[in-house]
Amino acid sequence: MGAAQSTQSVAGEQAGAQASGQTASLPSALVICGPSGVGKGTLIKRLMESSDKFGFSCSHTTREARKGEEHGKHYWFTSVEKFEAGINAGKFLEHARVHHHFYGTSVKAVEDVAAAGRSCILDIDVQGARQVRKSHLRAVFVFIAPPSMEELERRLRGRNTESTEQVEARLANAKAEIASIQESELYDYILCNDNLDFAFQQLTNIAQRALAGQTGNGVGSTAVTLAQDSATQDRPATEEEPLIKSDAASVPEPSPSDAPGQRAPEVTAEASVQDTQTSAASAGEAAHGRQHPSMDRWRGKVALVTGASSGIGWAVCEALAGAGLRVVAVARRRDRLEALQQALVAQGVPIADFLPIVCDITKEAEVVALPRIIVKRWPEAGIDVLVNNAGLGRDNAALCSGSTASWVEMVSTNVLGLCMATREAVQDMKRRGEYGHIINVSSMAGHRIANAAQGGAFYSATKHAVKCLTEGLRQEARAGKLPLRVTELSPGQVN
Ligand SMILES: Nc1nc2c(ncn2[C@@H]2O[C@H](COP(=O)(O)OP(=O)(O)O)[C@@H](O)[C@H]2O)c(=O)[nH]1
Ligand SMILES: Nc1ncnc2c1ncn2[C@@H]1O[C@H](COP(=O)(O)OP(=O)(O)O)[C@@H](O)[C@H]1O
Repeated sequence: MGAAQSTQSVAGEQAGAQASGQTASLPSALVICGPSGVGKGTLIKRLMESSDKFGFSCSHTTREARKGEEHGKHYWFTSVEKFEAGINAGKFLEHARVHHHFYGTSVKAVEDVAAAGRSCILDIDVQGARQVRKSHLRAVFVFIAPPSMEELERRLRGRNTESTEQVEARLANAKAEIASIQESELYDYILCNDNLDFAFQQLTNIAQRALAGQTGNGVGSTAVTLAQDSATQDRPATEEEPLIKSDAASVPEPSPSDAPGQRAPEVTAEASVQDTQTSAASAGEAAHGRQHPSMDRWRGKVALVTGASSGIGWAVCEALAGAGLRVVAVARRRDRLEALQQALVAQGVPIADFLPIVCDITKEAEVVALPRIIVKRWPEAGIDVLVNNAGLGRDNAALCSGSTASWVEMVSTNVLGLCMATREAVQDMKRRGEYGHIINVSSMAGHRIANAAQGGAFYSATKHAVKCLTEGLRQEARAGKLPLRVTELSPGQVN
């Protein structure tokens, strides 16, 4: 097995080199992955029918042909012995055992498509995708995700091509396959095949990009889950740790409730919402299982939430995802984002509708990268809703004796981070010609000076700034005739 595997990887490299030698001047190949029954074949068929620029890489398999499948068109059906001989002869670019059978892409299959001047489409499993990623074949990798496991099962059973045991095996494998979207740098895009027409439109756009020679939307390979752009990848590992000082280490992600010494009984009933409408309030209701009908028009829209790893930010993510929005959760701590993802999936949120991004909103390059990462996941989309929630309070901030570092940290996060995120979101909306909603999470401390005697004035000042910035944004938008909705939320203390 070990020998076979090393042969396989060497063969893969060689095959990739050969293939890339021939395809160097050709558009990128398109690698389509996803669990059995998700609709890969259906989407690929439509893509091939819509354009003659693609050619299907006909794989070898040791499984039985299904009714209607043609040898040499859908698969090269072969025996285990012949397949193993092919592996040993280095004939495969990649191969894997899937659902108890061998599947593999031969070098020749890829060469044949290239020789016809076409861009190659590979319908392969996750193991194969990993191998191709390591090969020299230039490719765009797309994972097709199901809207839910229930729907996947419905499609698999509805297709009526497998026995009950085969369906069970495919469903069991599906979980691990879906988990592979966590792998950094494996996929360039994740599509949710919920509505077939919409998924096809998205795939077509991606395919056009691939034909134009772009991989991964032109920004290189990034992880799709816990995505990072090059700017964040360059950051030293230590900076991925929370910047919260040890005195606040038990406090999770910065949030409005982090205000120093803010122990006054500011209950949420005190919270004020300054807005012409109450979308965010409705979202809050959804978090408690009461989905408000007025949220329907936001379904499918993209909401970016900063400070998403705890408290209000976490709850807002749950609420918005529960209401059918696609949620981009931004925070510094990877483990908390992973926990949020798990919580959302457990609540039935399609994994493809959630994009966690490790990002420090005080770092301009990371904030500027956010729209690029989002469009990579959802090519048609952009930021429709921005919830500027990240904010922190620091002890040691008294005006007579406090530390400059505390003040800088508060201004950087509560004010500058909010401004940079707002600017990038508005520019992204402008680019698409579609304006949405900016929601700034301020605090009751933005309406009065909270706990000044305990050094709370500076924090209050930053929240007063948020109030001022919210109104300023509203006036700027009105002057520029931008149909942008601007909201300020002022929660009291939350736990
Ligand atoms: N690694 C690899 N996987 C393949 C290849 N051809 C097909 N597969 C994958 O094998 C799995 C089973 O394919 P198939 O038997 O056609 O069943 P279906 O996906 O349920 O229609 C799917 O995940 C395919 O993407 C190949 O050449 N290499
Ligand atoms: N968006 C969709 N909504 C409903 N059914 C779908 C959708 N996409 C595909 N299907 C159906 O699901 C079944 C599985 O699709 P198929 O293309 O065979 O999946 P795969 O190639 O990924 O195994 C087929 O019966 C197909 O018609």
